[in-house]
Amino acid sequence: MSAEVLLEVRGLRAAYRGPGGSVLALDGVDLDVRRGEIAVLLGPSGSGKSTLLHLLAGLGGEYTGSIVYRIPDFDPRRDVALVLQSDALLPWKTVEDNVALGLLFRRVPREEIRTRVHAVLAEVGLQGLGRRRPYELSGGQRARVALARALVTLPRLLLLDEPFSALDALTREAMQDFLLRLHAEYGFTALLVTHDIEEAVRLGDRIFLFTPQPGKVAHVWENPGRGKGEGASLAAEIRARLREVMAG
Ligand SMILES: Nc1ncnc2c1ncn2[C@@H]1O[C@H](COP(=O)(O)OP(=O)(O)OP(=O)(O)O)[C@@H](O)[C@H]1O
Repeated sequence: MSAEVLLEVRGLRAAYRGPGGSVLALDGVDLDVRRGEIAVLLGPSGSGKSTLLHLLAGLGGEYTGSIVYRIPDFDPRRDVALVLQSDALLPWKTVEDNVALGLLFRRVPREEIRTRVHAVLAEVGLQGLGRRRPYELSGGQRARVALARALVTLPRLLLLDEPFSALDALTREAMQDFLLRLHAEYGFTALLVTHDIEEAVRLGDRIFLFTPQPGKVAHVWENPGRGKGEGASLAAEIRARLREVMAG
């Protein structure tokens, strides 16, 4: 894998202002995401993981520090796709129309949209279900639609915010394997947020541990054994470090 840096984040600080005062969500985040890797952001609830992904996706929010995409011709509006925890499917639209959304925003011609949507639905094993509405699908199928909606735009960077957290354990494992297959096939770079240590070890080429609120990177692990069933000792090490971080 190339160690070329796709995304460089330096000294990122972000706060929310509300009637009760200001809440500091991120307190000086430094991290790099390398081209082609799956980077995992592991952190306790409220440590600012979602805030970071929203800023990286350019969805607004004030911050200081820097977010730099270091690849030539990289345009975050075109090249980044975000998959949310809640899957965020529009309930009144069919599966096909949900998957087509990103292409409509990018003003892709209708005939091309049809072709690409059908191809990606076949890719994620949902051929024949395109006319259904999201409420007519299982949790695992909905997660596949959410992935298809992101993949159909051929993102160079895929941001995943706890995409499988609503699934039962077996479906979740199947979706983790599925994501690894898609990653090998499409070659995108991914930054995945989770609070599940086993998921981090199973998916991450590198794992960034976040401190409790306000979030910053407390530790980084390389995970060369990813996908080879060698994650038990790394998971134990991460669990021990997480306990330390939680205890302050
Ligand atoms: N819109 C908002 N207004 C005010 N505070 C917010 C807002 N969104 C998040 N926060 C606060 O900012 C901090 C970081 O929240 P964020 O959702 O980014 O954390 P997270 O690590 O993704 O949490 P979780 O794992 O529970 O999803 C938390 O203390 C949260 O309460």
